[in-house]
Amino acid sequence: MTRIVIIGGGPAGYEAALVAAQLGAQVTVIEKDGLGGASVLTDCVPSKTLIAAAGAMTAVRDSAVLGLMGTEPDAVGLDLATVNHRVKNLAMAQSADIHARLEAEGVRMVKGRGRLSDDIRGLAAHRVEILDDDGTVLEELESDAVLIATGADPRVLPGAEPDHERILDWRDVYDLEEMPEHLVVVGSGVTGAEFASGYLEAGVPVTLVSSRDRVLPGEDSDAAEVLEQVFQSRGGRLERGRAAGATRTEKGVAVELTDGRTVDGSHVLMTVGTVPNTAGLNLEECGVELTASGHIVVDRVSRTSVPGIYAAGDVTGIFQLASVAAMQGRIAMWHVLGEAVTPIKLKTVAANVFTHPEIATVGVQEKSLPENPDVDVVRLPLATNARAKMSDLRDGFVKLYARRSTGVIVGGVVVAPGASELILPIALAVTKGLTVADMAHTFAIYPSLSGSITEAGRRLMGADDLA
Ligand SMILES: Cc1cc2nc3c(=O)[nH]c(=O)nc-3n(C[C@H](O)[C@H](O)[C@H](O)COP(=O)(O)OP(=O)(O)OC[C@H]3O[C@@H](n4cnc5c(N)ncnc54)[C@H](O)[C@@H]3O)c2cc1C
Ligand SMILES: NC(=O)c1ccc[n+]([C@@H]2O[C@H](COP(=O)([O-])OP(=O)(O)OC[C@H]3O[C@@H](n4cnc5c(N)ncnc54)[C@H](O)[C@@H]3O)[C@@H](O)[C@H]2O)c1
Repeated sequence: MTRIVIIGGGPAGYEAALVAAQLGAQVTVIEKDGLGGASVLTDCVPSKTLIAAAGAMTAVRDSAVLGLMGTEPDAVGLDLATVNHRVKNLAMAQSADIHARLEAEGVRMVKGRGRLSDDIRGLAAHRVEILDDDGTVLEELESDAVLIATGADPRVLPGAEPDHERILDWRDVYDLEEMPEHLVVVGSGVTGAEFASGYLEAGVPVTLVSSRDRVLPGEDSDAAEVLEQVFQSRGGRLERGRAAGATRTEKGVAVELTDGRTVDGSHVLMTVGTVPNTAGLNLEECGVELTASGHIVVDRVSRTSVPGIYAAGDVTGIFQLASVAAMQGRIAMWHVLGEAVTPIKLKTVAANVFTHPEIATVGVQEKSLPENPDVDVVRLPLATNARAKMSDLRDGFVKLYARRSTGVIVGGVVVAPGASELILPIALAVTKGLTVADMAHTFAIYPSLSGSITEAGRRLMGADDLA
């Protein structure tokens, strides 16, 4: 029986464990905090639960135009204690579900910190130690393959170290007893944009400190522009600048910018990126190659530079998404256990920014257009969609990219409430190589927001050289 040891029980680790157990391997998962990992306990699941509550509040407040009464700002509010209680309960329940599922599949789960302990390089089997919180070695395991799935932690900006009361990272916010009077969010990547949008929707005055020309530098520029407009029209403040530090003041916090200005608030939320959890794993001693940023180098089937040692998820720095982490973990196990395996295909990964409105993307995007001169694009504003008009949705659009020569759909962007659900037909088209004609001939419900996606297909049919 093949022995597999997995270090880290997040999506990369637990999804890998499920595959390995189903294929008959003897599987041990070592996890120091809780099954589900940071994804379930502190990052993805809690933030989306908070955002769901804040979004519900906005939906009510925005409904006066539809004829709803009782939508005045003073009449609608969020009870933070209830929200935080719900967030934590939901995370714990999901972690317990994952634990039960792994147990049912016969996976051994051990609480502790794992680290490689090979004393000789190049052997077929590997050794892994399990340590308790004090660093005492509890057990040593021998394994035919090891998966490193230890994730990433918030990056700390020197001079703005979290005190976890007023200077916060995103894992602290669920312990707040009162809504911040004025939240300063530093960093306008996906995490910063989501929290800035979420707290603003929850009724908190928010200033977003963005060191880039626009928020969400990695995303479609039209989408980022819509987001900035909506954020500012709802009273959010954008401050262009780079934070140099954050200090406690009598009234709250002061964020110092590198140009000498300061931004005051009651709390500051630092969202300046992540660092991979590679320290203390003995990776370099065992010959596992790391990138300059400290991520583990892997190929498309999750192999590291050492045979028998695999890595998956945020620790590899490849598309830091729960869905990608899980797929990298599964692929590693299929590879180890001799199943037919398709290397990960990043071109087909769909991603979503859970702001208001949401921004969902897949495949070719505007930044890769210079390398794709054969690609046509169409952009349909949501404001022209009948269903959007009925719900008074004005902000957002659907964008579709297709090859001019073949009509094959290669990418898309949806900016809309619920974009995370609407992107699926485009993701399916990109994955399966469907054409604009396939999209155009598909019946969409009338009236529906997805009608804009089939309409975009029809618009691009005219641009198709083969039409
Ligand atoms: C605020 C926020 C919101 C996000 N929202 C989304 C989203 O909506 N959708 C999405 O797809 N992605 C989202 N992400 C990204 C997603 O959370 C990560 O991509 C995902 O968690 C990666 O999974 P992982 O298994 O690699 O790592 P993790 O989920 O971080 O799990 C790693 C686990 O390893 C454990 N560990 C670390 N070192 C050791 C050790 N030595 N021994 C034992 N255990 C160890 C840790 O305790 C942790 O439990 C979000 C990220 C953030 C920060
Ligand atoms: N919905 C989702 O799927 C989701 C949600 C959150 C995070 N994530 C993923 O997690 C990963 C981490 O995201 P993130 O947003 O935490 O990190 P990030 O690295 O993507 O963004 C951090 C931002 O902070 C800025 N920054 C750095 N130092 C600064 C300073 N001193 N002052 C002001 N700004 C500064 C950077 O320019 C950057 O734009 C990403 O890969 C992201 O895709 C995904």
